[in-house]
Amino acid sequence: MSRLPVMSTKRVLTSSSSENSQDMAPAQKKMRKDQDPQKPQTATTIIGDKRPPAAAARAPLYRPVRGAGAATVAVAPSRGVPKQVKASSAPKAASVKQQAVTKPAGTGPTRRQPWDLKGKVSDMESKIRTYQTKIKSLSEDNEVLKGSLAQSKTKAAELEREVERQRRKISEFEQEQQRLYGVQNELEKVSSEKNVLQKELSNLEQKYKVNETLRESQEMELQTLKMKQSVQETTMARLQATLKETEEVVTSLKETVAHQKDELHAGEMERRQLHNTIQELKGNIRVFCRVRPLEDGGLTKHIQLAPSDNKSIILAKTEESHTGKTADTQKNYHFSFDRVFGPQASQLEIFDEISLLVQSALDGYNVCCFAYGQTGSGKTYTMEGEEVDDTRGVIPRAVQQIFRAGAKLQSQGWEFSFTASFVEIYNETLRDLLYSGKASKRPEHEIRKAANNEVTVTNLTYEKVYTEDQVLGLIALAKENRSTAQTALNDRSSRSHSVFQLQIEGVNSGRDVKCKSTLCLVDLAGSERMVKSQSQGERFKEMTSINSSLSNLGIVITSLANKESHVPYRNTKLTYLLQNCLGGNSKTLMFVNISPEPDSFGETLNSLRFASKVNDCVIGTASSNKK
Ligand SMILES: Nc1ncnc2c1ncn2[C@@H]1O[C@H](COP(=O)(O)OP(=O)(O)OP(=O)(O)O)[C@@H](O)[C@H]1O
Repeated sequence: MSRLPVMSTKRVLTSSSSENSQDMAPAQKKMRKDQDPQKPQTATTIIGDKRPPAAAARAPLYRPVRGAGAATVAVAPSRGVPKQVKASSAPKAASVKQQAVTKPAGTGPTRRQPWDLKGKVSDMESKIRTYQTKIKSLSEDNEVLKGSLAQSKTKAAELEREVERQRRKISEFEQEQQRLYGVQNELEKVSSEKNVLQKELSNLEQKYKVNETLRESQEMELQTLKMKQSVQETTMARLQATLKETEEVVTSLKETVAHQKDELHAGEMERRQLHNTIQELKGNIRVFCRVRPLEDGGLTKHIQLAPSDNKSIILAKTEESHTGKTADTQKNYHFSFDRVFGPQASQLEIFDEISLLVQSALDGYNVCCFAYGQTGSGKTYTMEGEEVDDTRGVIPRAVQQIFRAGAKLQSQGWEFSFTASFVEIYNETLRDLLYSGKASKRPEHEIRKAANNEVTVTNLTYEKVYTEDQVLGLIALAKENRSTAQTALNDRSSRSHSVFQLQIEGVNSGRDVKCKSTLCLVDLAGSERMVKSQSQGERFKEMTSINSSLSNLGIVITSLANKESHVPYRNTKLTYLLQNCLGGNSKTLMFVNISPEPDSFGETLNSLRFASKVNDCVIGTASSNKK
């Protein structure tokens, strides 16, 4: 028996080590069983990490990872080695096992006696050996762990590369995903566009259907139109043939028209000649007698008109027997004129007779028409008439005829221009009846005769007129001017002559023909003779003037009729003014107006005698003022 005491404490230590070793062994085993030491849990954790790649990327690469049931493994180099040694449980377990084998089972730690130095040394040596074994075992473990660490590092590097690769892949996937998002958006857009297009397509299809229907109907229409066109082409061909024929006809008609125009012109000239011949045959001075009706429209016994003829008038006067023993004697004065108009004759009938002379004026002959007779015998009524259509007198009717005939002759190439003047002669003084200025500035007038024998009046209004209405306006103005003077001097119009003149100029430029003439329409002053003893002052002067001009008118007409070398035109203003209208180159018509009242018998007789004298005159052949 050894005196060396057995140290119980060692046993405890060993036992605890053994226990630890025993405790550790199943854990170690479990770890080996559960875990492949070649595949550290960290790699699995990283690969299997469900965190998003970005979070995983942010995690520290060398973070300590706790394996299932294993000791903590620190891969950080600064803290690694001592902890690894402590953590490595496998070699430690092995050495504890060995120790347990060297000691008898069921024996506790032996305590050495203080004197048992040998035993203590032996224990110490045993301890040293145990430690050496432990160190060796730990070194081996360390080596294993180093290898494992190197493997782990390699694995970690691989894993990092893998992670990097996976990240790149993820980034690529993300890019792809983004691209796919874009594609998806694009797809959605395309899809909505597709919907729109589909709707449009559907609309277009409907439209197409409608158009198709329309096209079909139009095709039918086209067919109809083609048929019509064909018919029309046939008609056209026919019409063209007709047109050609018509053109030929038109050409020949144009020639005919030109020929007929020539003939028409020749006819017009011939008509003028014949017309003039008729007028000459009727006499270049003609006298018409017009009897004014009584107020009741009838006629007195002393004026007798032959019912069968309209050219003679008998003025009958019953003379009482001076002795009373014999029966009363009736003295008849017979007069005959170119026409005698009774009291019932209308203004139209009167004008019909002188319209031929008015036509002569348009043909280029000077025409003078004047009314002679005592005051109140109807001179103004005959020349001017009243404003109602039926009662219009010679002047407005002549103006109307001139303008209408002038317009008609335009078709034969004639262009006419007209100039109007209206003058009053009172007491041998001329007064412009178309004057419209201030009365105080009324100019004086003189009659002038130009080298070409044209008679003009100085300062007189010569108004260019273009329409009938314009002339009627001037006549109205003249009437107004006369009535103003009338108010100033009672009954003045009866004691003045009024002369309306219309100068006519015609040009047929195509045929180089011109004509110029004057139409004079004169309302003479009252022809009644006054008893000399009753005439005094102004009235006497007036009477003398009137008598002078009227008797001079007779003298001029007689001189012309007798073809005297000297015709005393200049004796009075009236004859001087009417010179060209009375001369050889003119046609003259005198109305002798008579009053039917018995007390006008004397004046009527005088008027008829004067007119009869004029009627006996034959003024030389008139020639048209052609150029
Ligand atoms: N043929 C006729 N038919 C109806 N009435 C007429 C006719 N002639 C004249 N008279 C009327 O007789 C009156 C006098 O006529 P008018 O004034 O024309 O005479 P006159 O000769 O011109 O007179 P004066 O010399 O004073 O101007 C007027 O009222 C007019 O209307």
